[in-house]
Amino acid sequence: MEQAFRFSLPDRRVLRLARPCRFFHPPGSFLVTNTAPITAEELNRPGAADLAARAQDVSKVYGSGDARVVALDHVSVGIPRGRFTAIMGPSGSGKSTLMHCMAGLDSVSSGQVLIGDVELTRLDDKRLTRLRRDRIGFVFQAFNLVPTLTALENITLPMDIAGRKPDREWLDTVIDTVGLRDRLRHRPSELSGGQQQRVACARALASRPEIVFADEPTGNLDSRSGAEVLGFLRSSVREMGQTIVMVTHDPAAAAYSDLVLFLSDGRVVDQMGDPTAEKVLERMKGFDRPGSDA
Ligand SMILES: Nc1ncnc2c1ncn2[C@@H]1O[C@H](COP(=O)(O)OP(=O)(O)OP(=O)(O)O)[C@@H](O)[C@H]1O
Repeated sequence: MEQAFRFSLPDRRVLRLARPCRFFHPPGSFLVTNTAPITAEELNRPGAADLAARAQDVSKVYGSGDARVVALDHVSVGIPRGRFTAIMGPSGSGKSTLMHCMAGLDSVSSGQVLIGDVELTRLDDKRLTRLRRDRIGFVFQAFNLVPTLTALENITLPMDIAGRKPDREWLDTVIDTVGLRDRLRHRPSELSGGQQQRVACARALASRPEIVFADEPTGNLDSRSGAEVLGFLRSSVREMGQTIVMVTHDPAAAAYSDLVLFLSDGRVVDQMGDPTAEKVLERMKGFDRPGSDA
């Protein structure tokens, strides 16, 4: 087992991790969509190729008998490529479950999940791990940086572990976009929370993943640092064409997105393009009243 958590870095140092790398096997949240909840038929049409990820008629049921919980109830949703999508909804509405299923971190009870054209629900564990490593980026509420490595080493770690050389030009673009050029030799303890999260964002983007799942990325940050990180995520979408899905409880954070997907009781109940914090807050108030989902 121990062998699995030891990695040789390019300079021959050996990194030992107490646990598996969480940025490959993360718990988190998000996803998203076009303008209205997408039907399984629409998801299958030829033009659906501009979707970075899709859930088709996905249900997820936990437990059985009296303990049975339907966390996702026949969800069909597409995540448009090159857009910033936020997922919101009341506690227990299924946001994390949807993200875990979309990112291949949890199995579905029925239905299909695709990243690009690859159906995750058909892959064995080994292929699924490789797909997550090579095609998906993750950002978590806890930054999950390796404390003994510098900012730059943290950013390139997933590629070092995968034995891939970073694309120098792209790496420079990412580093400049997150504004970390003069902090690359610092260790995480020498960086502010906002800077650490920007390192984590750069790590997620450095390998040019098809999609980034961000799980409450500003949950541990003060509002100013949170705004920096959200501004960076948004510019990575606008300027670099990245696809990002973010789960958040914060209407101000959702306002940075292009599109908000609302979940309630395991179903997609609404969506909002060009969101503002006020409009999102107003929509969320509707969920406080029983029976006011739709
Ligand atoms: N492992 C599990 N076993 C049993 N029930 C679960 C499990 N995980 C989630 N659930 C249930 O599934 C439903 C959806 O949970 P989920 O965590 O996806 O909601 P959420 O919208 O992310 O909530 P929050 O905003 O509080 O994080 C809830 O009723 C939850 O209790």
